[in-house]
Amino acid sequence: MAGPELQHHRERYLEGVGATELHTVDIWTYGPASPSTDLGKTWIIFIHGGAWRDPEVDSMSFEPAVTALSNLPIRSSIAGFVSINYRLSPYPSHSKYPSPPDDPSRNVQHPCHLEDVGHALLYLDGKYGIEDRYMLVGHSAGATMAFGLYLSLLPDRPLPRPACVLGIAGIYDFDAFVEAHKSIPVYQQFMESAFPERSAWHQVSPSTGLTGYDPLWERAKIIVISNSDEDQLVEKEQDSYMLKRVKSRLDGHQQIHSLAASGGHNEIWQSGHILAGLIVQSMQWLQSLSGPRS
Ligand SMILES: N[C@@H](CC(=O)c1ccccc1NC=O)C(=O)O
Repeated sequence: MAGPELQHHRERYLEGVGATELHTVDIWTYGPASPSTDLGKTWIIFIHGGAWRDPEVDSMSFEPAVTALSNLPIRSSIAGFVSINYRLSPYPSHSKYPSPPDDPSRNVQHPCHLEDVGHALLYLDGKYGIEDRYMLVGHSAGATMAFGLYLSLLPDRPLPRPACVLGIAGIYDFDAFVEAHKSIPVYQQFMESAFPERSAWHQVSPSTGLTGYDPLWERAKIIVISNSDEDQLVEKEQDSYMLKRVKSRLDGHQQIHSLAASGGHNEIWQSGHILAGLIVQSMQWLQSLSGPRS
């Protein structure tokens, strides 16, 4: 595909006391980006998975999809790509990189992951003006976060509203998730590592909780919930829970889509083209809503 080369760099979205090496965003653009040069284009913003704790799944898990998208015609509608790092929960049993107890970037619990993503969105809005023109994409635990963010999460100012939210292989009902996999203790372990207060699971699960909040997805014009029949790690019932919730809250200005993905749980992002395909389809829904530009 002809056109300017994609450029990649990393920025810190938090500085000073409390900032860690995981308070970063990876950004891919075609030349310098600014709110004035990319008007009318959409930012694609990715939240990675990894069960809130896996050090080997990070912002760069979006790179294969970014490469795939940059070779497709849709690239002319995209302002840039962002992938957000956030602090992780403890993982002392990891075979290669166990979390040291004194590492501030690997010893947090809910709501720190979500707050980090919120800070990243505020930072990006301040620098690039993403409000109402970004697609928030999350995979697995990242999809949980995409559907768990709400406008007043941070005291600073409201989080920017997305144009579209795309959740892939998300965990939306924590109790049902752990129950469905109760023969595999690791599910309970990683859920409790990130959300130690089990009595609060109902309240913090995106499909059952957050009542009285103003979730970001309720402000999106297009809401897409996606899973793959070949996913061996997250059961597809999770999608039905979230779909049911979304349908119960829709107003006339929103569209909800259930989108089939292919491939295994991690193959979706590892392959690049599967995740890219889901983003292209979601972009098409978004574009058909706004109609042809004059
Ligand atoms: N690689 C992760 C596991 C993981 O990511 C995962 C496992 C089962 C169901 C969902 C998962 N990830 C969701 O973000 C770990 O080692 O804990």
